[in-house]
Amino acid sequence: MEAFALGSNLKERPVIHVTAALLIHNGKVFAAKRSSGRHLAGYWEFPGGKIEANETASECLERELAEELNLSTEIGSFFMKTTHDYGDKKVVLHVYQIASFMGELQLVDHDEYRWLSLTDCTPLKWAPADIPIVNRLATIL
Ligand SMILES: Nc1nc2c([nH]c(=O)n2[C@H]2C[C@H](O)[C@@H](COP(=O)(O)OP(=O)(O)OP(=O)(O)O)O2)c(=O)[nH]1
Repeated sequence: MEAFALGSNLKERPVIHVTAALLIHNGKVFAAKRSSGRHLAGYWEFPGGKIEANETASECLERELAEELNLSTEIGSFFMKTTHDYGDKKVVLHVYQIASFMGELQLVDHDEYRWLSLTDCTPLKWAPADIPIVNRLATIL
């Protein structure tokens, strides 16, 4: 009976590996608001997306920034990794700085975007996995 109760709590939850980009321009970092109908709708995040099979994190970011923002990018250095358990899934965020970017920015997937100074970041409703990233932005902004 005890064993059954323990076993029934061991739910299989997917672990999703996701990339996120720190695009910085004039001392401000780019963030976007997730659109309605998606997981974490209305929360602010750094652009990126799920790493597909046979894709490196850098390849994923390059692809996602082209798809989501219409930007050509050169991926820079690794910044940090954060993990958050959303209950139904666990997200591992691989965060990179963007060395350079070009193109005319277009929002494809998000409701809104902003270029944020450190103080602009504080009041926003961030995706929970992003909070450790925001807390470490002072090292690069
Ligand atoms: N892209 C991105 N996703 C994040 C961040 N923080 C965070 O918790 N997530 C979560 C939200 C989603 O559950 C998951 C990424 O999903 P996504 O919907 O952006 O990825 P995707 O574009 O590849 O997915 P899809 O909608 O095409 O299926 O990671 C973040 O800063 N950036």
